[in-house]
Amino acid sequence: MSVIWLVAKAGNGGDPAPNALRRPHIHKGPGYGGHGGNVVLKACSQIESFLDVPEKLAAEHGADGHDTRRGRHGDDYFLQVPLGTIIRERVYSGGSTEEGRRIFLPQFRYQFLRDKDTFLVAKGGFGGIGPKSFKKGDGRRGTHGYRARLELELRVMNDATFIGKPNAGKTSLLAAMSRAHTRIGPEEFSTTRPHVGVLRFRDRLEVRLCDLPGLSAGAHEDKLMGRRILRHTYRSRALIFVVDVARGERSEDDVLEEVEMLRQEAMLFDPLNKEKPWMVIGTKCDMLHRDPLFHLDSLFYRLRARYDDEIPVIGTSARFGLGLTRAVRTIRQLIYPDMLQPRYRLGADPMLKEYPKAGRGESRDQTPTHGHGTDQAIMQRTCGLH
Ligand SMILES: Nc1nc2c(ncn2[C@@H]2O[C@H](COP(=O)(O)OP(=O)(O)OP(=O)(O)O)[C@@H](O)[C@H]2O)c(=O)[nH]1
Ligand SMILES: [Mg+2]
Repeated sequence: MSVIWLVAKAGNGGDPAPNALRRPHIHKGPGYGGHGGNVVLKACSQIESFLDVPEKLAAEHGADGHDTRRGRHGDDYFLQVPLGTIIRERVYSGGSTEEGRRIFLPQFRYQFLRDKDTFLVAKGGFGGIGPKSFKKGDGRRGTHGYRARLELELRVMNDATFIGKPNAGKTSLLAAMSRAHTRIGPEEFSTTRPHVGVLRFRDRLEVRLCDLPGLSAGAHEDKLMGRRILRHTYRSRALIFVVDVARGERSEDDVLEEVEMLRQEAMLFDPLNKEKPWMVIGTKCDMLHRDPLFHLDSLFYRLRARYDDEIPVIGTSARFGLGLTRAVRTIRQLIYPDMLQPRYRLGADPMLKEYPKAGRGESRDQTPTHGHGTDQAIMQRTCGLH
């Protein structure tokens, strides 16, 4: 459900009291109608889907005026939507179908790229003004609030997307790498909508990984909802193709062909995907009786022969946590190629414990190294130089 249609109706302005009179010291005017509430959409990073969005959003109407009191303004209606939402308004095109139904065409309005961003989709009506404020003596009734037919499309904010056939182990991989946890099952299509997991590095860099439902051949023609899945690659900066190298029930299919098919589908859907850096992650490497390492090796060498620049191929096992650190580092390298890698501090050297502690009478020069040795001392110890 990445595209939804809904109607946003702002509140109408309230009517004025019949004898409301403007005076210089009463700025807002006595007995005027209150303004109608607006309908406002707001981006929220903690929401991930349109599941809770109602079909109709209606803000409160402004209340009518009373003798000397202005009518109450209607409350605004705030709807929180996920980050990455695109707002389009469906505008009447002037034509109609053969059956007589009017044709509405979507027009772009706004897209949410930052957290807590807001956008006013329907403005509330103005409150009415009493007749005595006008020379002619005619009043102004409250105006109607705007009614907008909206189309919301979600293109999830992410840095890299997992693309793979159903049951390739994408969700397990994401769950093993990050805290995202959703349904993992032996049956195909256990994932039905995109989920995002965040990798947080020591240097406060964040990489958002998106797990998608499985893709199959013909996805760019919307086979098995392929286009609705691939649209989430729009904002990703790198593509990660996930293949099951243990080849469960597809032992006769070639791994390289599977990777090529997935990449082809992504490129046919959106030519921009051709420019994005990509890598391959082989999953289920723990099932050694199915020769996963052979498939992984052949994939690596054949990809290297086919593409000049080296495509990273990494074997992992989500079940046993193998190869995950390497996969995470490669993903980071793929997205931020020019950034420095975080350097891990040298831990205490186990050899240090074996050195005798310096006695009281001994001079300091005789102790080989102190608790946290200098770089040179560590080099000397680790390289055996004394
Ligand atoms: N042995 C082994 N099995 C795994 C591994 N990773 C995933 N599986 C199994 O593979 C099956 C599918 O895993 P999922 O993570 O749901 O696969 P998926 O690609 O998300 O599948 P869909 O969402 O249906 O497209 C599950 O039964 C997992 O237990 C692994 O590293 N080793
Ligand atoms: Mg899944």
